[in-house]
Amino acid sequence: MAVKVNNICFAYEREIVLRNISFEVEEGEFVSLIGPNGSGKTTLLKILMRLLIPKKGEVMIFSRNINSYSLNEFAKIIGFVPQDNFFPFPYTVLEVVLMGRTPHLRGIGFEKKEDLKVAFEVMELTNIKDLADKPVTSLSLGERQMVLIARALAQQPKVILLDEPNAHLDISHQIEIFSLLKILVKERNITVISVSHDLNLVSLYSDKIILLSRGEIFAVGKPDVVLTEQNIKNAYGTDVFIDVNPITGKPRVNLMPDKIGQFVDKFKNQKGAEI
Ligand SMILES: Nc1ncnc2c1ncn2[C@@H]1O[C@H](COP(=O)(O)OP(=O)(O)OP(=O)(O)O)[C@@H](O)[C@H]1O
Repeated sequence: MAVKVNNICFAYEREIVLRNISFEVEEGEFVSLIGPNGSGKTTLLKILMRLLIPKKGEVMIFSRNINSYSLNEFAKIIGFVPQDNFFPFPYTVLEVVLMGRTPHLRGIGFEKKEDLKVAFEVMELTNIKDLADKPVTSLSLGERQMVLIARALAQQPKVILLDEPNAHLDISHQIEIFSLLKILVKERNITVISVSHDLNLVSLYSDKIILLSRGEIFAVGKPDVVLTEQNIKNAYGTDVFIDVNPITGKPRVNLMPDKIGQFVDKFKNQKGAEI
């Protein structure tokens, strides 16, 4: 088992943000965390990253409590791609990617040939090799996102946590990055836990989906178990129409603005009505 979350509860102040959260993630699984704004997804990732301490419960990574790892051990196991890709200093792309090698550096901490090799390999994988000498502050939001993903990959972690990795990416880069993550899962047995609002992307790539609603797990399972019209209606308060993508065989979530929803309801109720 790569990750085991046992009965986590968390509150920033008085209001409880996460309540009795328990789930398991197998090694080499691609898991997506979904849920409405404010449902607690980022908070949960931050707890897994040890950036926040739960009021109750525990997190086990590879059968060890996360608090039992030294900082260096932990950084070799877990990579994090945060939601915010603001860079305060104009480091070059290569410098930022090399920061991911920090837990692997020995002695006085200068990079070795091996570190540069890994940095160039992950820049190649994320298609940012041509940007290596550019300052990160001069990049587009999508390019910065790729740099953060490359930095996390440079850590060579066993588990990667990503907070909305597709937020600033165009559709081609979204597919590119999710496909890359899927390849890492399959070929290198890396475990991915990714927060995303794009339900169709999540449907295509996830082995398992965890749906959070108001700080609790509302549903968990394979895409066709979690992505149902009823679950989405109950968790998000929104009507969707879900069918099966004829090419991939995965659930396809179709948004339905109110008027279309009313129209479909009317149509369903008036069989034979002329349109
Ligand atoms: N630093 C903080 N201090 C106090 N409350 C916070 C803090 N960060 C988040 N919250 C609150 O905790 C709740 C969960 O927030 P969180 O960011 O985990 O949700 P989320 O599901 O990731 O949302 P989104 O989809 O909008 O990114 C929200 O009500 C939010 O206002």
